[in-house]
Amino acid sequence: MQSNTASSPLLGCIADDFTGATDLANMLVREGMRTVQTIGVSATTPQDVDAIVVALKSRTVPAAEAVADSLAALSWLQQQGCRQFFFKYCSTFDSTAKGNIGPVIDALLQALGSDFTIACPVFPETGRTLYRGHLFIQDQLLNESGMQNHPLTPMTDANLVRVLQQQTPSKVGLIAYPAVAQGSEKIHTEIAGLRQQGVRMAIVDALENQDLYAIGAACADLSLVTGGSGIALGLPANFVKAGLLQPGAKASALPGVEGWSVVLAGSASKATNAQVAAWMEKHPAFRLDPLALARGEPIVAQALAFADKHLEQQPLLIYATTTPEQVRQVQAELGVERAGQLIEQALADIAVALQASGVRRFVIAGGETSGAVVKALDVHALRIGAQIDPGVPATASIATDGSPVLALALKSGNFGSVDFFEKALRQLGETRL
Ligand SMILES: Nc1ncnc2c1ncn2[C@@H]1O[C@H](COP(=O)(O)OP(=O)(O)O)[C@@H](O)[C@H]1O
Ligand SMILES: O=C(O)[C@@H](O)C(=O)COP(=O)(O)O
Repeated sequence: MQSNTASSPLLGCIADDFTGATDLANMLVREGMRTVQTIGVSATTPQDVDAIVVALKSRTVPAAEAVADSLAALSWLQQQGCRQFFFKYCSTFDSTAKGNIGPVIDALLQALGSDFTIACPVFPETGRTLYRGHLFIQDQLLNESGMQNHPLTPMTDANLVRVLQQQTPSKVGLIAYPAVAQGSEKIHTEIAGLRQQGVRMAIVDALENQDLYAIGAACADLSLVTGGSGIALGLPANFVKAGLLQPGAKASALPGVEGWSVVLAGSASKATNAQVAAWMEKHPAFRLDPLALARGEPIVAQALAFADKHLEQQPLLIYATTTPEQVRQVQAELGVERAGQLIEQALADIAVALQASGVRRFVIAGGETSGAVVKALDVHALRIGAQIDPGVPATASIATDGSPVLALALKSGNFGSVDFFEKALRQLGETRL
């Protein structure tokens, strides 16, 4: 196994949701950094790692809470000896009206005594590109991509300079594509210029992975880098160049698990809707009705009875996924927060009961959903394995106090091919598909 030449981890990362954290960890593993993801700040010190990703559930909480959680994570990562820090948010820049991207960046900069960072959500492999400050999802502007209908963080403006500026009193700038295309030296010069103008955070355009490598190289001396997972591609090379990391490592192998398999879907994204539909053509599935949950009907018990009937024969899906129109109807009746929480809690309760029944492979769709389920399963840390689809690696829980190892795939709502659920279960070791 490859090792870094420093005795402590090099890169300390804070991710604002759980699937985002595994997405970032996937990139770091691909670029040769042994990576462990902890669920919140860990009580134990991860061993044999080059990068640590602390997964928070801070994307949609009140801004003050997101700031406090992020600062606690930073302080713990500093104690672990990390030398550079990374704040990971969504490649679709998911935020609420009050943040939390701007307030968290401000707080991290202040805690690190730093005056500048970049903000770059670009992830070309999943179609997220940024031009003149405008975020595109494939061929569409962010606000026409379906993200305007997100249940918790509707994104109605594709101009990220404007979106970020609304979240912070700090001056927001832009490093536009013509400069980025000239490579890392030019980007470095732009950063110096913006710093002189008092800009504290700059949105950075990028269209391809090679732009991300150039931006990464230009950020070698920043204490804090922020963005989607794509921008992390360029950071490991800086440690190699500094003689702190040996190049050419392979993703670590994950332990095998024995047990049943389920898919839990709490995302209402376009991609998850298509994946749920594809799964239902061939395999059993149980739909959670949020209104019935709200009426106090025994939906969780019904889902478990359904699971009980199928688990021994084949994997099954339990889902709340539905169309934007139906999500809006449910939210109008229950309120956005209550609807989300009811479903997240139901899926978390179901996961705990299924684990007790012998389920060891979980594919979970949705960032908030993954956060709720993984916390309920009492998973504290994940070792990151090979990529299943862009943005989603296979992972295995790092077992403490004799608890069983779980094989997990935490899928961002937007990610994955149409047959992702089957593909992920196979990669986690399920042979009955
Ligand atoms: N049918 C539904 N009605 C209302 N809210 C829903 C429904 N299905 C899912 N949700 C909620 O929508 C949110 C989706 O967020 P998340 O899990 O992060 O998915 P994504 O990764 O697509 O953003 C969750 O809080 C979930 O509980
Ligand atoms: O950067 C991304 O797109 C993902 O890693 C991510 O954070 C997605 O969030 P969810 O769609 O809420 O899972």
